[in-house]
Amino acid sequence: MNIIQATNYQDMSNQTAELIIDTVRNNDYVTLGLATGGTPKGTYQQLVKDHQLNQTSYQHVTTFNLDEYVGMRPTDPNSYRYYMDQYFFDEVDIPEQNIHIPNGMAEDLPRECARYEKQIDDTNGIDLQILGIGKNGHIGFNEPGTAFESTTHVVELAHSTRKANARFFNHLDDVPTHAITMGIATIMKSKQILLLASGEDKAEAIRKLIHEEVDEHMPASVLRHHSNVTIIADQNALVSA
Ligand SMILES: N[C@@H]1[C@@H](O)[C@H](O)[C@@H](COP(=O)(O)O)O[C@@H]1O
Repeated sequence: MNIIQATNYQDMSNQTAELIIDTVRNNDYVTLGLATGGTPKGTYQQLVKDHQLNQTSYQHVTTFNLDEYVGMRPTDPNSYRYYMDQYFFDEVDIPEQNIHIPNGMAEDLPRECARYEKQIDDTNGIDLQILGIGKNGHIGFNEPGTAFESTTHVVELAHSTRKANARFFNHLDDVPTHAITMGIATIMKSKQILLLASGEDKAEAIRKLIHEEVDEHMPASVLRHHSNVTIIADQNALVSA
């Protein structure tokens, strides 16, 4: 695993955006795997800035998001689709038909999961996957204990994850209990992975990811079995590493 130490959140965001822009500019077709949450917001801001300043185009880019809440309409401000529109898709020239996010409103959820997984495979897989990390080591919404062989599936969110994400909602009770997420095996199929972490809150998860053994109780630890992973973390997230 490569580790890039950034000085702070802004530096982490700038360095991540530069790597994404390089990939987007230097390939005829690119499939990006995208993450939500607080961590990648600054990266999207940099991508948008670069699009406005340097006209980097996303016409040839296809995207697959990691996850979406179950039962949440895309127009709900707390949905991940809304987040992505707000921070990225509405601000660049990506064609609507190139955007993919699991449909949390699907009537048949297992079927939606299978459809999503197949769509990723049919697009020839993800070239560059962006990941955040939960305090408990979750990636996407793959909570501790998720099988490493898992593909896109429905998960029940850990109480700690709902609590952490409650900051985006009015009340903890409003945070959905379930989500659709790419599985660990789905994430591992990506050709390249960038995992971002900022702040002391993530330091323990980053320490375990780097130093402890690969174990399903620490979902992110699976990344040590991937041949092209870069951790881009700021100093605070690396204090224990
Ligand atoms: N499903 C998301 C993850 O994809 C994200 O990486 C994680 C960390 O979020 P944050 O970046 O806000 O700390 O939380 C959420 O649960």
